[in-house]
This record gives sequence, structure tokens and C-alpha cells, in this order.
Amino acid sequence: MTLEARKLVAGYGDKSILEEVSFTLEDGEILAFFGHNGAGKSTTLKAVIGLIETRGGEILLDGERIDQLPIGQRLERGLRLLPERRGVFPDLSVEESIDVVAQRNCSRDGCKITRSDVYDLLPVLRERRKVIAGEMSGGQQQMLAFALALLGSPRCILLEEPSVGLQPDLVEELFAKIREICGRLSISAILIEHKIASAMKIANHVIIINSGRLVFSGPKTEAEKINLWNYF
Ligand SMILES: Nc1ncnc2c1ncn2[C@@H]1O[C@H](COP(=O)(O)OP(=O)(O)OP(=O)(O)O)[C@@H](O)[C@H]1O
Repeated sequence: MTLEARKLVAGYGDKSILEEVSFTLEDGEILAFFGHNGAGKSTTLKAVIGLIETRGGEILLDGERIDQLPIGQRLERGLRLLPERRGVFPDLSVEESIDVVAQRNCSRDGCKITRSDVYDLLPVLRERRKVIAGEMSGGQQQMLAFALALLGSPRCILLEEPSVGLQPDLVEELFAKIREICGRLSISAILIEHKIASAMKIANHVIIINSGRLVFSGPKTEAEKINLWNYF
């Protein structure tokens, strides 16, 4: 799978936010997406998933343009968005949550990741099957949110600050799981993250935007040579 954004332009009302943002993401790769508050990172993910319309540029999945498709068709093609703090059903148990999403995402033939697969990939969820999602720790809620994004046949998961509110050791645990699962199942991810060091540990590529403009794009090894803190 290749996800490519070419010179994306997007905004809200008469406000222009993204100015020709481009990136490419291959199978199993993790793209760390950095930039100061309000730089336009979430806006980029919203444009990729189809929550806002683009005003210029192209989004391609395996060479096919998807920027005019409705969200539903982008989901069917394997794009997933895991929004900040909003990835779980707070009143449902872990098992109910997984069942509801599996029913929707795994009903078609060729479902890559089933209910039992997510329990195998994230065993903590099997142990916590009967627990109400909203009553779990932040780390476990993020594991569940990630599991829900995995159900079906995901190809690229857009992660919006999954570490928010987590203790440092839980961030490391969650990120290690993301790295392991994406690598093993050839799922790619875009990771918006303010915890730079943790994100850098699992990233292959880095992009940085500043006021809606791309200021850096390159492999992790190149990003390690610059002072990333200059962009926050
Ligand atoms: N729904 C909206 N309507 C109007 N303006 C918006 C909307 N959502 C975001 N913006 C504005 O777009 C700009 C970019 O916001 P965005 O959320 O994409 O930034 P970000 O880089 O994700 O920031 P953060 O790291 O704080 O989440 C900001 O100026 C923000 O106020």
C-alpha cells in the first residue's frame, strides 16, 4: 500500500490552513508528524480521511485518487482515524465494543483482522473483556481504541496523539505495540505526537509542518540530525 498526499491545500471557511503539504507512506511504515499547536496536523488527517474537503492537491491510495471519495469509501479502502481521546465507547465493555465494531468491519469476506486476532495481538484486552471501557485506565483505553481501528482490513491508521494523558511507561508500551503490530501486519500509520522522543523510537519517516507548510520531510535518520524542538 502507498498513501500519497501531493500538495494538499485545505482550510475552514475563508481561512486557509494547509499550503501544499506532501508526503508518501509505504506499507508497514510509521510516519511521525510533528509541528507546533495549530500548525495543521489534525487538519491534514481530517483531509486524508475525508472529514473536510481539500481545496487543492491530490490524495492517492495505491496510485488511485481518493480525495473526492466520501469517508465511507475511504474506510472501506482501509483508512482508519483514531481521534485524540475519542476512540472508545465509554459505556460499553471491551467485549461489547469489539463485537460492535467487528460486526461492522468484519462482515465481508477476506477480513484481515478478526475479533480473536485483536485479543491475541493485545492480550490485555482479553483479561479486561468484561470491564466498561470508560472505567479503564488511559493506557488500556488507548489499547482498546487501537484494537477497534485494527478490526477488519486496515491498511493505514491515522493516530492523533495517542499518548495524551498516559504515564511515560504506558506510552512506551503502547508505542511498542503499535510498532510491532504495524510491522507484523504491514499496516502503515501516521502518528501525530508531541512526545517527540517516543515517536522517534518507532518512526521510519518524519514530516514537520509550520503554519500549514511543510518544513521537513525525510527518513528518521535525517530527522535525528536536526533540532526537532525548534518546531514546537
Ligand atoms: N473546525 C474548525 N473550524 C475553524 N478553524 C479550525 C477548525 N479546526 C481547526 N481549526 C484551526 O485550524 C488551525 C490548525 O488546527 P489543527 O487542529 O489542524 O492544528 P494541529 O497542528 O493539529 O494542532 P494541535 O497540535 O494543537 O492539535 C488552527 O488555527 C485551528 O484553530
